[in-house]
This record gives sequence, C-alpha cells and structure tokens, in this order.
Amino acid sequence: MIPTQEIAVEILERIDEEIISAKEALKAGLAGKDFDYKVRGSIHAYVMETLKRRNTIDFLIDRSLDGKTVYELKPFLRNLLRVAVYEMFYKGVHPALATDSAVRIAKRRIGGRAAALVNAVMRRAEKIDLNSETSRLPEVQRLAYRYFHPEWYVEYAIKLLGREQAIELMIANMQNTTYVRVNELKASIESVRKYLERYCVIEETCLPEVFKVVAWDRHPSTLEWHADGKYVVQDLASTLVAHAMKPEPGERVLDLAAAPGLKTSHIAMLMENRGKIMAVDNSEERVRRMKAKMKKLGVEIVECRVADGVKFRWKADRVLLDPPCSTTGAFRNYPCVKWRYDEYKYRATVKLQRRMLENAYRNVGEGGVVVYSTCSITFDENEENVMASPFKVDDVKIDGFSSGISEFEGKRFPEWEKVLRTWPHLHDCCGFFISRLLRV
Ligand SMILES: C[S@@+](CC[C@H](N)C(=O)[O-])C[C@H]1O[C@@H](n2cnc3c(N)ncnc32)[C@H](O)[C@@H]1O
Repeated sequence: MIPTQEIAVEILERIDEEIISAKEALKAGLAGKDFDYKVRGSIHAYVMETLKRRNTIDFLIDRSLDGKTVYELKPFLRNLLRVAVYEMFYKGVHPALATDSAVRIAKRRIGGRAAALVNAVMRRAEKIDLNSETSRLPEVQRLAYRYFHPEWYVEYAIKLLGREQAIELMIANMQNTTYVRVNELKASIESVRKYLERYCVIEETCLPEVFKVVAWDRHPSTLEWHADGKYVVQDLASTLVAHAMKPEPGERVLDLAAAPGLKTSHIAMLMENRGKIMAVDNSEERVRRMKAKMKKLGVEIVECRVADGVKFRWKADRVLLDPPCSTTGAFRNYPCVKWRYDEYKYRATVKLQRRMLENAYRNVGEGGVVVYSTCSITFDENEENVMASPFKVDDVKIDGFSSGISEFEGKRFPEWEKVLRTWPHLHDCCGFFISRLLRV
C-alpha cells in the first residue's frame, strides 16, 4: 500500500520548513517516486485541501492539545495531526479510521509517546462542534474559522464588497476550476477539443481557445498533449490579459515581469509568431524555466532576459506589466499565500508595482499601450496604482466580467468602468484586475 497520507505530511512539513510554495514542495516531494497519476492526484488533494483549511484545523488541534499550541509540536507531528483532522472533519473519513492511521504513522515514524498524543488529540477533536466553539468569538474571527481565511482578509473583503459578497468570495476561494488554453502555435482548437474529450468533460468559455474542464478521468496536466505543449493549463482570468493588449503580428512587445511565461506565450500566439517579444524577469531560475517553456510551446519570437523590470529599457509598441502582487485573487491556486501575509512585504510590493509602471511608461512612445494586471483583489495594488500612474486609462472592452472599484476608504477612482475585474464568486475563475493604459 502506498502511504498517501504520510507522503502528504512530508510535503506539508517541507512547506513549513522551507517556506516554499505548495507546487514546489509537491514537485520536490514526488520527485523520483514511481506513482501513477491517481496516487499523485490523491497526494496533491491531501496537501492542497489541508493547506486551504489550515487556520481552522489548527484551531481544532489547539483546542485538543491541553494547553500547548500546534506550533510547539515538531513539524512532522504537527502536519500529521493536520492531515488526520482534515480527514476526520472535511474528507468524511470515519474518526476511528483517521485516528488509527495517524497513530500508526506516529508510532512508526516518531515513537510511542507521539502516538499516544495523536490518539488523545484526535479523540478530543472528534467531540468539538466548531459552530458552538466559535460562537462567542468576534464576528471577523468567527467568519475566518468558518470560511478558512485569515482575519485580515475577512476584514478587507467585507470593506471592499460587503458582508454577503465577502462570504461568497471566501466560499468560491475554496473551490478549484481548471481551464485549458489551446496553444494554436502547435495545435488547432478543434483538434485539442477532440483530444480532451477522450479524457475530460469540457465546456466552452467566452474565449474560443479556452475550455473549462468540468470533470475528468485524467487531469489535463497529466496528458501527453500537455507535455507536447499543444495546450496549457491557465486560469480563464489570466487568459483575458493578452486579449486586453490586442497585440498585432509584427509588433514589438515588452513583458516586464514575464516568468513563467504563460501570458507571454499567449501574446506570441495572438501575434502568430511574427514580430518580437522581449520577456524580462529578475529571477534567473524562473527565466531558465521560461526559456524551456517557450521552446516547448513553439514560441519563436521571444528573447528571455534576466533583468530588473524597474530599470530595463527597450522601446516597444505594447508593454505587459503583470508584476508580483499579494496574490489575494488566486488563493484557489496558491493556498500557502493565505497564511504568509506580511504588511511590510505588502507595502514594498505596492511600491515596486508603481516603479515598474513608471518604467513601463518610459518604454512606450506616444499612443503606446501598457496592460497592467494583477491577481490581487486589493484597491491599492490596482485602481490606486493606476490612478497614481501617468497614463490615460483606456477601455479594456471584454464583455461578461465586472468593472473596477469606484471608491474605497474615501478614495475615488472615476474611471472604474474602463478597467476589468474578475471574481471567483461571480466568474468561477481567479480574481484578476486588468487595465489598458495609454501614453498620451
Ligand atoms: C505574477 S508573476 C508573472 C507571471 C507571468 N506574467 C505569467 O503570466 O506567467 C511576477 C513575476 O515578476 C517577477 N519579478 C519580481 N520582481 C521583479 C523585478 N524587479 N523585475 C522583473 N521581474 C520581477 C517574479 O520573478 C515573477 O516571475
């Protein structure tokens, strides 16, 4: 028998210890292991579903630990308990079974005392009723535990959207929807449709080259045509960005924060591999991977460079700026980020975004287009940054999505109808902000 839970625990331990993303930890944790796609899928689900609920799971463990907190436990034991509590409360595994398997792992990997502790915690946790246990907490805290989000996010989302929509957003953040974007540089939309239909149930979206995957026998990312670069797994919101730019074949396009290159390759596809794209990123490792990806996807017009997007100069017809952001719109895909918010880092990121926007301005001539996008829901990273920039706001013009935020904390954004926002609870994709800016 493959010890699925135990491997998931090791991967979660790695995430805690090395402060890396779930994707990186899964890749490292599964490297060299000869598991089929079903086992990999199951380990992936254990890791992601446990991570998504981490605050509430830790609350349940803390309540069952007799004075200690979950952070006083060694990382393996801490994550073993997390996985076991996830199984018992959220996966529908019978408490006796969840407890038994965690106790056996603890005994074999750590020893008898750890096994006794696991047994005691699981038996106490089993009796907890979360609703009554949290009923006397302040509302924000209660919602945080109920909907598995950090308190700062609950507060922010309520301020931005109101209580009802904030709750819908948090519920939608817990779901996952897979989208596939056909890479027309290597395959036709029709051929990919037929290929995917052999393994998946797919639906059309507002973009002809993007399919929503509603069910699967084999996940699209495990199939041969994915390995061949005939399609990529890319969120619907992310695929709107290249369309907001409307690049033409033969143009010069600069991407100032390009890795891993999903949007770059989409732009190349819309340009029919004619013209030139300069794809810049300041991470050497990410540029290395981007180069390999561009080759796999058949992108012939890109030059990938390691450089600082704040300073890099290269005159272009159009610029894409998709800078680092708080990722508050993409908790579905990056659950680790939920629990790693740091006010200081956040402020520095907003500053960096502004400096990169100024540099985007320097790289286009009069009439030049800059598309500024983030996968963040915050006002300051989006509308406020656009307001502070020297650009004229142009209309993004993609039907079926939401407009921007018109006012937040007394700050008004008059051009809110020209920019675009996608929301997990309204559009079943990540939360993106997309603006189209002109140098005049
Ligand atoms: C949101 S990701 C870009 C995603 C990419 N546009 C795509 O669609 O695949 C932000 C990227 O900005 C890069 N970055 C961070 N600081 C930078 C800087 N000063 N100059 C250039 N790139 C930077 C990060 O390494 C990261 O790859």
